[in-house]
Amino acid sequence: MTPGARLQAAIEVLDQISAGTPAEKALTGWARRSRFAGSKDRAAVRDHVFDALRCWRSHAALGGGTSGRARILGGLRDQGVAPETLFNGVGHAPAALTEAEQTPPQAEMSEAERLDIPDWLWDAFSQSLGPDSEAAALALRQRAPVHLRVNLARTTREAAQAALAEQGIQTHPHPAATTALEVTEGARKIRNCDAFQSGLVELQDAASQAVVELLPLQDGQSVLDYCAGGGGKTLAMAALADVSLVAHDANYARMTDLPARAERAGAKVALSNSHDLQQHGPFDLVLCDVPCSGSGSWRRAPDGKWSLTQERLDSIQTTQSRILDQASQLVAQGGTLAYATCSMLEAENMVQVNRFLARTPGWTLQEMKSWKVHEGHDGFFVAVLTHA
Ligand SMILES: C[S@@+](CC[C@H](N)C(=O)[O-])C[C@H]1O[C@@H](n2cnc3c(N)ncnc32)[C@H](O)[C@@H]1O
Repeated sequence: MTPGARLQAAIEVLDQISAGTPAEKALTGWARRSRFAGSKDRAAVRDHVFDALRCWRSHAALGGGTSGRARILGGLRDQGVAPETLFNGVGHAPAALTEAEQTPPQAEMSEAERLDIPDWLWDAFSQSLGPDSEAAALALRQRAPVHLRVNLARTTREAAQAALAEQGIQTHPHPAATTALEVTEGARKIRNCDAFQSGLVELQDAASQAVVELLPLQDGQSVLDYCAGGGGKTLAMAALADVSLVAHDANYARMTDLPARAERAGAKVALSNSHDLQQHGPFDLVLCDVPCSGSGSWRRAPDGKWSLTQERLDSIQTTQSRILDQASQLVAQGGTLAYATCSMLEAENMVQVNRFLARTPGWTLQEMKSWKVHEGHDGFFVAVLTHA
């Protein structure tokens, strides 16, 4: 496909997304209908679509409308690319610019529009991030870097780098965590490379790894990953200490791939449903990587930025409090409760922790840390609490 034809495909996918089709479904549907498209074409169309989703408001404003065509036009203007070089109607490229489209809109954007944050959220976002608001919002408009976690139970960071380089994947150490590598070349080869297939490395954001590194893990502990999901943090914990690990998720099906991933990584993890959880405990350490707005990882899942509503955020916060209350009861006397989110909103972070401390006697905050999305990884928060 020509560069113009890829843009036209992205325009069509964006129109479906605007009409209510989820982004992944719209992309898969396009790929099925477009057998002529090779893997590079599919990757390029996906990149265009996700770039537009990250910058949904500002690109619409720059393109003078809310159609897929206007958003792609706005995106080219944002990148400083002359739109008429690609909107030329040649082959399958978008039709040439109309007279109206040739003049960029003159209206000034509001701050939230320019920074691609929903209006209703702007106050909470800027109050949570203070002087970092603009940098964080701008980072959310960019593509996320690709990070790997080196499985230290199997190899060293240097040896993993060498194994990856042999297969054309270049990396450098990421400062956020001793296990983290940033991929600088060859990211699309990762899932098929030997180092990944044999469990030497896993795909995981550096801040996610840093959260696990901050936990007071020690050999011999019993550990519960209360919101394990696919098990990213479960496996990161298994690699750092010789612990007895139980993974739980309210949606048991989310852990479907965990046994295979654990086997690849050489880790032992028992899965538990909510009903049987009590009999595995109490635990020396319980990690609650709770469901959240995802605001720290919106550049990976940008549709989440636009589908979040105040009602949804309120409901997420209720779930977070309930998880803290339930999970804290599974911690052994003298044990540790860790509360983590991939959010940068105070309402989901310190506010939740302070409310838990106020309503639950016996707990003390030992440590808390946040990672900001403009520091080269996802935005994350963790609070480590101990029980007297
Ligand atoms: C942020 S994700 C976990 C990601 C995972 N820890 C990782 O590192 O890959 C949050 C998970 O919490 C689960 N969840 C939602 N409500 C829950 C609840 N009340 N109790 C336990 N898990 C819950 C969701 O199904 C989801 O898989």
